[in-house]
Amino acid sequence: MIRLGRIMRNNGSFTDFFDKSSETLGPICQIKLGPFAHMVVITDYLEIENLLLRRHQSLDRSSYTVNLFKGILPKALLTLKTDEIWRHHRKLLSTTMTPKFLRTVNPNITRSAEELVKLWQEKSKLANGRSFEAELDLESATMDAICGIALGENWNIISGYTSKLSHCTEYSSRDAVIEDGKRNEIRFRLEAPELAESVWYIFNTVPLQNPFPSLTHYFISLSPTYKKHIKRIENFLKQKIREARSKASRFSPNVAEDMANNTLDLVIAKELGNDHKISDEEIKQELFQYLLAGTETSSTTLAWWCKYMTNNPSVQRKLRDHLQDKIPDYKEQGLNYDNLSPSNVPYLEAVVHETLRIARTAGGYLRDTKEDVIILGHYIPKGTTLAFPTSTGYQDNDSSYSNENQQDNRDRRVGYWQSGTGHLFDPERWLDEEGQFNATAGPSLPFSLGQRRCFGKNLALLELRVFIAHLNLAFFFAPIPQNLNGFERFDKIISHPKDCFIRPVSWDSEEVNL
Ligand code: HEM
Repeated sequence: MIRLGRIMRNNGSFTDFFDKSSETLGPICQIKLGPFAHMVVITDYLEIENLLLRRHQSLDRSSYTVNLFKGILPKALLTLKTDEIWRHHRKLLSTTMTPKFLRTVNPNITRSAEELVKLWQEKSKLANGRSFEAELDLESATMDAICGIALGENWNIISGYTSKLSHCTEYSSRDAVIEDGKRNEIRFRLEAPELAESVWYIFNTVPLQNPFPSLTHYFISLSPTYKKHIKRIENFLKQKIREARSKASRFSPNVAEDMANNTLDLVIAKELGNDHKISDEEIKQELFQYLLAGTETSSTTLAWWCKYMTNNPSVQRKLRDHLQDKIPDYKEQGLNYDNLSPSNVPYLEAVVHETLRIARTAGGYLRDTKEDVIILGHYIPKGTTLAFPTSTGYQDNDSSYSNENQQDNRDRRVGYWQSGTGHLFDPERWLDEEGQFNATAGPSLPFSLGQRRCFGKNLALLELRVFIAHLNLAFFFAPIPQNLNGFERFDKIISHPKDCFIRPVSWDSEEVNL
């Protein structure tokens, strides 16, 4: 309690607390969150794996997570307990994560990544060697991609920014969009379309670190501003669902399914041939969840990637050489689902997984115990909240490793990280002796495990591959001043870098070889 309070007061994050607890409090510890709330934190990798994969019947989605999000998502995967409705939603949506469907929707990601490259080329020109913030651009680019994937409609947020910048050649119009920041960085004043602003507004009303999230959200939802934004989103989603139903009704279920090139069309098509229906309200929530769960998670991971690239020039160079070597015709053929596969470009996959491992974008995940259980020899009563940090393997102390007294080491699914290296950014750790990507090289659980693991894992990995490959081939992330280069974090729904400044330059620049 004292430790958590102290870390939070010093502007630390929950993820910082998890790191500290795995380092100093051992594989299992209990923390008090307030006079009535406590939680049990488990940092032993093997025990987490065991609980999530083999003992999941004793656990369920935590009421804390449900209460946190149910104001904006009362009946979606994230907030449903593991019941028949959850199973039905998950089954209906599962086809959207298959390789076939991901190949179909991949052009949405490629297009957004290409637009982001154009925006950063424009910004770099205007910044004239100074740094600028990257996170909002990344959030906008992943929003463009996810809207295309989920709804078949791109809001063109990034191309809107670029077009505004490319028109500001006159000094007077430059002053309207460009200003000097307090730390000698360049700031751009750009506006996103109303719908995107509304989605971000609603996300920001999730009452984090609040002892009574449902009640707090209820009062927030009474404000006229909240009502204006939520109405705008609801009207838009209802209209899209009406259009999708009308389109699908003209075809047989099989034809509608074959034609579907976005999540909404696919869900409606699958439902046509299914006796168990899903209501418009439920579809609306699942789509909104795509915008919530699928954008900030990926964009924040990309923000951490930019920071790690800026500080690891040799990794940038190696990644670029690798991509050019393995996909020599990428300028003609483009980068796609197949040529960016882990077997074709293992070093890219290693960079993606190393970024996820060390970024710990989703700081942790929670479960409630459905019955009394024994964990690592401790009695845990029914109704206790368990917290599993994604930092497992980040702090490479004893508790991140197999503890032979606790678990039979022969069952171990993954390898070990070399002692003393867990906190280092080192993609090589994911490669085997032949240079192939090894997904089980060591402990890392950015998407969690088991039944309630991240639903969007395959899509998230694809997004990261496509964005990282495009950005790496287009830019060298040049060094930035030390006062902009901190690695402190803060938690919103997920764990963000406090600063994400970049200075992308072309690979022809003299700075590349300095
Ligand atoms: C880098 C990107 C991402 C990370 C690190 C991430 C991480 C996570 C984590 C840790 C969980 C909690 C799992 C648990 O409680 O065991 C989760 C749940 C979830 N994620 Fe992701 N996620 C990412 C991207 C996405 C994307 C692109 C989608 C797309 C739709 C998505 C949809 C979901 C959903 C629906 C759940 C709830 C699943 C359920 O309870 O059945 N996520 N994610």
